[in-house]
Order: sequence, then structure tokens, then C-alpha cells
Amino acid sequence: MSARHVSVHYGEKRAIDDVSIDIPQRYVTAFIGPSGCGKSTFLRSLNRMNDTIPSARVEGEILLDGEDIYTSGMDVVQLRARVGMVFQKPNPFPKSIYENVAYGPRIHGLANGKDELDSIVEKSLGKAGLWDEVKDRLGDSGTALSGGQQQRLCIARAIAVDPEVILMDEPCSALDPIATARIEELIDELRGRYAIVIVTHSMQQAARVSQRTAFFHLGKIVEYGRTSDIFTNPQEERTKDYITGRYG
Ligand SMILES: Nc1ncnc2c1ncn2[C@@H]1O[C@H](COP(=O)(O)OP(=O)(O)OP(=O)(O)O)[C@@H](O)[C@H]1O
Repeated sequence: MSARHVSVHYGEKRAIDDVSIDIPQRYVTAFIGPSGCGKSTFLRSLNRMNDTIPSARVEGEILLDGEDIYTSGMDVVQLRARVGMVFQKPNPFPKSIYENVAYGPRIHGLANGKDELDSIVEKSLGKAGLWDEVKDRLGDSGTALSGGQQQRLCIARAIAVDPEVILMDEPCSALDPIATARIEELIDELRGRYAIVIVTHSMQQAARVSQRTAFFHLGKIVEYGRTSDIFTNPQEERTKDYITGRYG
């Protein structure tokens, strides 16, 4: 994905100011920066989630495989399957574990019959590292799982429709350290197949899971590069101040 000169306003207020970035395949890209700097706003603009906020207005171009996702001909339901999203708070549907994963492939017509759907559900739960824990209780409610399991279920749900990009908005902030470690391992396993973008408040997490990091400040990307360079040899004073904990 590529963003070109993207600005986002909420009414009169500008939250993102002329941001351009290329998000590479098969890497994890972390968005870091102090609270309110626009990380979530920018993340949400990558699959048109901001469309759901009446006051939000996005300018500039966001290209997925070279195609502008903001053209009027873009099918937004299809787009959100290609660019999936995992939220801060796990949000499984109040349905069975099976249905949580099967719903997307069914509405997108990805399965020919029950056997194929079963197989997609099994594979998606497998890739999300949840199959062994839930295979004997696929009919139980998704909301009855632990927080960490629910988040892996949400990841399985995103994977089930075969996305190209997975956006994660602070996916571990509601989880304990063990569940967090499990999700971080999973992100590492998944990055071979998808472009992953993660917003995180934890610089340790950004350093552990990502290969590219973008540092946001006041609606702009101040610095973007290899995660190892950003953390060991930042070029900008503001990045240095942030990663050394001087503000934010
Ligand atoms: N729905 C909204 N309506 C109006 N303003 C909003 C809305 N969502 C975010 N903003 C404003 O846009 C700016 C950027 O917010 P955003 O949530 O994108 O930042 P962030 O970097 O993700 O913050 P945090 O790290 O605290 O989640 C902030 O000033 C915020 O108040």
C-alpha cells in the first residue's frame, strides 16, 4: 500500500497533515508516537474506516496494488476484506466461534459448500494459533473465550477472507503479558503472508515485532525507516526525544 499526500480532517481540525508512506509486503510496520498524534486516524484511513465518522474527511491518495481506494467505484466491503482490521478491544460477534470465522468467507462467496467452509475455518483458526484450543468447542460463543483467545479469534476472522494487509490498532492493550506475548509471536508468524501495520504505545513492542517504524508527531510522519535504525540511530531530534522517553 502507498499513501500519497494524505491529510485527514475532523470538521475543521486537521489530524493528519500531508503524510506519504509506502507500506511493504511481508513486513510489520509499526506506527508509534505520542497520544493524539494521529496514528489511529491514519491507520483507519487505510481501509476507509474513517468513512464511518461523519465529520472525517480524507484528502490525498491511498493506493492498494496501484488502485486508489477512495475512488467512488471502490467496493468498501471488499476493500475491508482485502485490508482487514483488528481493534484494541477484542470484538468477536456474539455468535459461535465457528460463525465468527465463517461469516466473512460466506458473505464474500469464498467457499463452495460446507466442507470448503469448514476447511477455511480450520485453516484460519490454525494460522491464528487458536485451533487446538477451540477445535472441540466450535459451537461455543466467541465471547466466552479469554481476552487473548478472543483477540486471536478476531485475527482468524480477518485472515479467513484472505486479506493482503492486516491493520492492528493497539491489539494487545487490553491483554495481560502472556496473551500479549502470544499475539506478538503470532504477528511474527503471519508477516510472511501479509503486510501488517500495528499501532502501538509500547516502544518495546514496536522494537520486538516490527521491521519498519514510522514515528508520528502532530499529524505528520517525522521519521520512517528500518526499526533497528529508528531505535538505535534516529536522525531526527524529536524521534530521539520520544524513544528515550523525554516526552509522550
Ligand atoms: N472521531 C473523532 N472526532 C473528532 N476528533 C477526533 C476523532 N478521533 C480522533 N480525533 C482527534 O484527532 C487527533 C488524532 O487522534 P488519533 O486517535 O488518531 O491519535 P492517536 O495518535 O491514535 O492517539 P492515541 O495514541 O491516544 O490513540 C486527536 O487530536 C483526536 O482528538
